[in-house]
Amino acid sequence: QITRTQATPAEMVDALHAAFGKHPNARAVHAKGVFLEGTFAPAAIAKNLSMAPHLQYRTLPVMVRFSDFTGIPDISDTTGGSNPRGMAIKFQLGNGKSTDIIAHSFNGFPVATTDEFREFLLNISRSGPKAPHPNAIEQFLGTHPIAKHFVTTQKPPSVSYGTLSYFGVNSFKFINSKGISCYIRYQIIPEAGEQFLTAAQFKNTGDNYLSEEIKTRIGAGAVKFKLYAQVAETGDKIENPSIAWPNERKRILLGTITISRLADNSLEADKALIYNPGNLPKGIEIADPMVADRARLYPVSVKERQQSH
Ligand code: HEM
Repeated sequence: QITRTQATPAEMVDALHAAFGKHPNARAVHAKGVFLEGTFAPAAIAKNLSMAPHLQYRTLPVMVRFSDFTGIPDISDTTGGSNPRGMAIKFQLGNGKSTDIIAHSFNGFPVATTDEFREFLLNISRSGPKAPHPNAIEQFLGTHPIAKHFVTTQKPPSVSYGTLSYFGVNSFKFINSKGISCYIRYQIIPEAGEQFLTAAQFKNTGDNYLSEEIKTRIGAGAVKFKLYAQVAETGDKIENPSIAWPNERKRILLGTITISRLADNSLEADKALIYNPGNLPKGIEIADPMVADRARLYPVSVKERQQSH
């Protein structure tokens, strides 16, 4: 897939390091996380939209990783900067094949393109505590209202990783067995509903409250999410993840994610766990150039963290 992006994959990963530091064994972003296992049961209607194998009849195993924003592996879950939270899902298709969905807890992205995201990150890196105001990122936000909206309207701290909605943000093309296609964006909605901490509850939370809470929650019973495809209508921006599609757009249920067990959260298992938004089966195609870029640059971070000691 051809994009007009100027930055190379290595430059994008370096921009993340410039903003968040380079930390051994860690993902360049969404470094702090916890992974769990479960299943995905497709809804009957899902196969009408796409011929992708996980959207047909069978229930499949999934690997889910919840995470905090930034590349800082020990960031406190209570810090505003740890938003948006991430949710990555790997559907095990059998025969060693898989497909991934990578989402976060904000319906949108601060900028429209990969190059602008690099600019955003480099401006963060130039805005240390000693920089005079307005510093580089404050100036950037002053001229980029969508990025400002992203930074200033994140959700309050949630009760759990399991009580947040997550959004795929970038667009994909779904193609069914008759060759009929549509453009979609993923929405992942918790069955428990979105739940946020009260001020009093928030005071009693610790730096790792989200990973601790999900371990306890899973011990008491499965955590479920509904996976939806929001379907674009004519005029909706396919190639611009900074503009959310209207809420009135049709949402088609793709299936239910049931998370039932904590996985082996060892360093080895973490190094081996790789998500990539370009890991797609027949029936789903990249529709947004940012995904083509992400598909090329995630492996740079993977290689770095797999080779670090
Ligand atoms: C140009 C834009 C983007 C860049 C440069 C970028 C970069 C990265 C990199 C380098 C990683 C680490 C990969 C690894 O080491 O395994 C990562 C992980 C992640 N990204 Fe992005 N990303 C972008 C857009 C997005 C978007 C739009 C979302 C949300 C919809 C997102 C959500 C995540 C999440 C949740 C993870 C953690 C995956 C995991 O748990 O392993 N990213 N990203």
